[in-house]
Amino acid sequence: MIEAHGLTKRYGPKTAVDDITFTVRPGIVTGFLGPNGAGKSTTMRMIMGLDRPTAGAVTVNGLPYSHHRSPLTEVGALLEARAVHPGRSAEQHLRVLAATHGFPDRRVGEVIELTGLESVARKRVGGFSLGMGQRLGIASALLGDPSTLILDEPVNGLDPEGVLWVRNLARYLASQGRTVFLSSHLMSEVALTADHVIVIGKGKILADTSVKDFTAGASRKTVRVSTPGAAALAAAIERAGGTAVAADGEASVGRHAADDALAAAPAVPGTLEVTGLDAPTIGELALTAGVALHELTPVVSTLEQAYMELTKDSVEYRTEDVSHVDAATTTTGGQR
Ligand SMILES: Nc1ncnc2c1ncn2[C@@H]1O[C@H](COP(=O)(O)OP(=O)(O)OP(=O)(O)O)[C@@H](O)[C@H]1O
Repeated sequence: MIEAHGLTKRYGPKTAVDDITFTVRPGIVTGFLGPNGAGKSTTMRMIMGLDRPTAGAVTVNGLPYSHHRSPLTEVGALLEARAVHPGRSAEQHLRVLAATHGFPDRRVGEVIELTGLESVARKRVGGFSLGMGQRLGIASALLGDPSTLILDEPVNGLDPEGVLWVRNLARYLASQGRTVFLSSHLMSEVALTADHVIVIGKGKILADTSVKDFTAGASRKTVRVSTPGAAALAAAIERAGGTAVAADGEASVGRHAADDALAAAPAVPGTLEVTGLDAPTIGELALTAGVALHELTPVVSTLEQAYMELTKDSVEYRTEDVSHVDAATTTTGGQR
């Protein structure tokens, strides 16, 4: 169990983590999600006692990390690539770690088996692929048989097989009753691995919810409607309790705009994004209003789009990639 209360970290004028309070429970996988620079690594470092909070506190199994007499039996972490002597074999590396911390030697064999490192355990770590290095990092984290695991971007750079392996291992460890807290910047990955998700942006918590609820909220449906009588249809939609917004995102065709436009030009052509009404209802409204329909398409926004929408104001460095910017600024233009 990880409990943070009012956790804050400032680096000079920069507030990396801004007064966050959350609980990471045992027996489930909790995803920690946020764009680059959101504060995930800083939070994880504070949990591990590697960074001192400017304010607030965080405990693991009831105590700050540094107050545990044997912290590695409480919490194991995979943070950024750790220093491993490249000339040592994986097995030697784990043996040294085990000896340093007083863990039984047999645990080395157990974690090698658990992380699928048997075939390379005697090879020099210096020649390891990223995936093997990641497995070794996880083996090291598991050495103390900790009840809490913190994995910072564990699937970064892994091939599909490695990603699947991390996913299954995280779920297996949680099924044993452990607390598993893993960070990612990919909502789709977290949705497949985690039961619960905490979303952070610019150091603040934006969502703390079950993946199931996040997914249900994400599949908010809109209907795309193209019509030569956009203003008239928008007015009818608003009267029926729906919301119509111009699909180009430039002009809102809300109630008043629609009424004004309707008075001025009842046959304004355009495309609307409609929420709150389903496609058949919109079709019937169009019929009653005497407006032709050129397109009537139900649109479901993806999980990734819902996440982008949630974090769009928290993205620290925007890329020039136009498709990325589009995706980050529109939710209603979902996939068909
Ligand atoms: N030692 C430091 N000194 C100054 N600023 C820092 C330091 N560490 C982190 N920051 C800043 O704090 C903010 C949060 O950084 P952090 O690394 O925790 O984010 P993150 O969510 O882990 O992002 P990423 O996915 O890019 O690692 C960023 O703006 C970062 O530049």
